[in-house]
Amino acid sequence: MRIHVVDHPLVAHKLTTLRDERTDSPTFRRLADELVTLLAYEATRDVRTEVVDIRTPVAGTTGVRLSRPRPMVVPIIRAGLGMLDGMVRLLPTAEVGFLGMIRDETTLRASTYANRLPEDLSGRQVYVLDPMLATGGTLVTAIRELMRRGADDVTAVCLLAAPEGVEVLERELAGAPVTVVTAAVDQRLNEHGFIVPGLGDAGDRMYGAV
Ligand SMILES: O=P(O)(O)OC[C@H]1O[C@H](OP(=O)(O)OP(=O)(O)O)[C@H](O)[C@@H]1O
Ligand SMILES: O=c1cc[nH]c(=O)[nH]1
Ligand SMILES: [Mg+2]
Repeated sequence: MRIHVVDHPLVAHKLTTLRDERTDSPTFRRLADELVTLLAYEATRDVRTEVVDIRTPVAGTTGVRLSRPRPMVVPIIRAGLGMLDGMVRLLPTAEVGFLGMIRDETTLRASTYANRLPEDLSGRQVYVLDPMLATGGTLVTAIRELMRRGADDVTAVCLLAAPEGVEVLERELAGAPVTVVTAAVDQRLNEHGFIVPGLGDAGDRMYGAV
């Protein structure tokens, strides 16, 4: 597994406001959207392309376009939904599949309550969207499911990661073609499995505590 921490002043600026407890939901959603577009730029660096011949009004030339099959984007509901628009802005032709997952607040174990993915993901590049990589349980489960269906290249785009979660992914997905792109790796997890300093509960901050 590879991890790429995006080091850019605009990313750091937006992340700081996102973390701030005074940031309200509409602003949080807007910033998450903007941040994802910046992360997506890095996350799609290895998106598969093919060479094409075209004509400009002046001359013939060669260029590139995204190759088939189209990339797949998979937001992890709820909080990952807040990253979807920002991602497909850069990849407008991507297909979108959905996974609904929730982490038990006591055991911190992740479970899946919704799954709307193509049965066959053979040969597909997949971009998983989940703002928080905390214990890593959610992403390990999600990525295993994508690979079980044949995905051969998975990039997880996360706003924040904890070192503990990165370690779990490295161990559980050792040798797998997986990349994590994130704005920061924070200090640690607290006793409730929250990232410190983090930004709190991403889903609650986007959509309210339900
Ligand atoms: O790395 P982990 O320890 O598995 O935790 C990360 C998960 O926790 C949060 O989801 P949550 O269960 O709060 O659901 P929500 O998005 O509906 O709020 C977050 O959005 C991630 O999906
Ligand atoms: O800090 C955390 C950890 C898991 N999920 C969140 O939304 N925030
Ligand atoms: Mg939540």
